[in-house]
Amino acid sequence: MVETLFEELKRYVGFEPADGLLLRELHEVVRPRFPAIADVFYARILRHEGASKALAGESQVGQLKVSLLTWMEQLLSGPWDEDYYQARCRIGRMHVRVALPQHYMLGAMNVLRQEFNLLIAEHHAGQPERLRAMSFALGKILDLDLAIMLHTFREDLLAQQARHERLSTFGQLVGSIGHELRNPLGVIETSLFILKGRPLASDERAAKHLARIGEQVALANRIVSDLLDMIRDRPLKRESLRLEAVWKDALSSVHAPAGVSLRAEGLESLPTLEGDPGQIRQVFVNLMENAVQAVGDTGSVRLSASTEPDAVVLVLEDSGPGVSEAIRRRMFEPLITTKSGGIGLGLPLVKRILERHGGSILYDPQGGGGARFVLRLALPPHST
Ligand code: HEM
Repeated sequence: MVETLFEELKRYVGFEPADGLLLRELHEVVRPRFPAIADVFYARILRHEGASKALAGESQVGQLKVSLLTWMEQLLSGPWDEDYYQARCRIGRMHVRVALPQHYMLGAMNVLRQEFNLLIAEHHAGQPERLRAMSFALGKILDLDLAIMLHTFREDLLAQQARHERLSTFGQLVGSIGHELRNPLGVIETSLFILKGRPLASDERAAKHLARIGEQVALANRIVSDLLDMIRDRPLKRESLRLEAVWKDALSSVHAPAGVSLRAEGLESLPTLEGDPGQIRQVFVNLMENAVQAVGDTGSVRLSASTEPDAVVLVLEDSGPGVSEAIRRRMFEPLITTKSGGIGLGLPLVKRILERHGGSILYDPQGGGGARFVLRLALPPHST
């Protein structure tokens, strides 16, 4: 049978069944001290300015301590099988997802090593052989856990690299294909305009098909523009920006079914911002088009606006199915799409435009089911 990665790692650190027995024995001894160890563990992280940044605040620590208790429980009681390995991989990926710098892992693991070793020494004082055997078994399982963490990190890094390579080739291709497509699309548009003025257009079916060609050419033009915008940043105009006017303008080019309501609240009382109205309009159009498509024939899309001391906050919510967990992590990356008619450039472009305005966007569902985006745009200094 083929050796799994976990078996290979166990062989590498020399983890034997005897080590498992020693760990289970250690488990009995140190179990009552797990909460105290978890306290030391998170106190160390919180004391360090870099490591503590990975936490969402002290409020998260309570929950994490509970997770660490379970982690310690499994660490010392096993079984150290494939399920153990998979569970550890999930924790590793979770750390990767919160962009935890991996160099903090070694220090964190060492805190655990030290705390456990202190307890081993306390319990086996006068039994040097036993003390050493237990400490070695502990060292092996902690090394295994570290190896798994580093492995998940490397996996993620390789996947990112592959994505970047894909994107750089993509960028070069897009530049030339985009330009080449502009001309034929322009010719089709002109010919269509001429055909629409001919008697042919009075034939109902022909007129329907002409309209359909027009829609599809417009769609193709949009895709080409998005592609070209993605690879070269259009210069940013800095003008005074009234979001209410930009929203209304954007609304005029979004086609929603009659059963879908598009509403905005609070835009009228926002202060004037600075930015590029054309590009912010595109932000609204892209987001609204996604929302309208997600909602289907009936539902709602709602934008609500508020002001914070240094920024305007816009929340766009829809009554669609929301974005799946699997897509959320990468939804702002190019070429990630769930739509049959899209190529996954709408959201990356939105993000890029907002960031170039010193703003941001995040996906922040609040259990309501539908999609929910939170956008921030900085207020110019004089408007506060
Ligand atoms: C090597 C030692 C570490 C162990 C054994 C460990 C263990 C864990 C466990 C068991 C979870 C919960 C997974 C779940 O909910 O299923 C977790 C999540 C987390 N850990 Fe660690 N951790 C370690 C190091 C660190 C360090 C050094 C930091 C920060 C500097 C950190 C920050 C976090 C955060 C922020 C989460 C929550 C992720 C989320 O829920 O989105 N961890 N960790």
